Amino acid sequence: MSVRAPQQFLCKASQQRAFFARKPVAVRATRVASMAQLSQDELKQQAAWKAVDYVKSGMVVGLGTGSTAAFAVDRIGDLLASGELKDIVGVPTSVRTYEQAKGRGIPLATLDEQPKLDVAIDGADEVDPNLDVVKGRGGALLREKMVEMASAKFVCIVDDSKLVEGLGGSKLAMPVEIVQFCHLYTLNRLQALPEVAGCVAKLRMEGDAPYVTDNSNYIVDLYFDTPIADSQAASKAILALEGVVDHGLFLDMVDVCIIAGKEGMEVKERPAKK
Ligand SMILES: O=C[C@H](O)[C@H](O)[C@H](O)COP(=O)(O)O
Repeated sequence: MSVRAPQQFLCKASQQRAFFARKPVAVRATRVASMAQLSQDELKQQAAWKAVDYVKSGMVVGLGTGSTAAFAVDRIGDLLASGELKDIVGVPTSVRTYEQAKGRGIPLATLDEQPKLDVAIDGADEVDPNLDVVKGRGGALLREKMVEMASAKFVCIVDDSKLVEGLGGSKLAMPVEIVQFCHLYTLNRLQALPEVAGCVAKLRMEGDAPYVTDNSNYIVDLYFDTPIADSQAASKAILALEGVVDHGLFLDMVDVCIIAGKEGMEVKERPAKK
């Protein structure tokens, strides 16, 4: 996908500046001096609250999963309760988010009932300079991908610890959701794929038993020493394995990424698809 030249650079955070300078994607930035004092959780909250500005009364909204998205769900609940937002329908991306949103009084629907969403707000585990992201360390990747693909706009919210030069670069897990049937067979085939050469595949565990997703599947986490060389090729190769349901590479999906760091907040936008 072609990307537009940077329009404004106002934030001085060196890590963020280096990140944005490498790839030509439109950036709006605000320097908020007081953010220097904020904890990581408070930075997540700042990003989440900013994302909720994209939510207008009457919208159908995808509700993400994870510690960052949870701040957005709470905020939407608060704005509904105060009457600042009206007639919102939320589509949750996990059982956890369903429970949280229900508890906050947000009217909910499924994709069966609301197949077209106006906006989805969700966190990410890694964000690269092209706004491609890794998601699913919380195990919700399949429902997240379904809901976010159905949304006219996907707003991704992170603190700046999630920025990487290339996907897989954090050395933390890149999750793949697989069926339970012969899961070791699928795990071994994943690890042997040339497109993810060198990765180590591990079945995600919860105590002594395999972790089970909301969809009754297992997760295999892929660990990389160096970033994935070609994430599009990796995506295709992983999806081609019969036992694979989906993976945590969310490529060409994020429309807006809100990044909160101690030296400010940045809003990075992917130009609209033609
Ligand atoms: O399955 C989990 C989701 O993809 C989360 O959005 C992702 O793991 C980020 O979570 P957090 O905001 O807690 O870092």
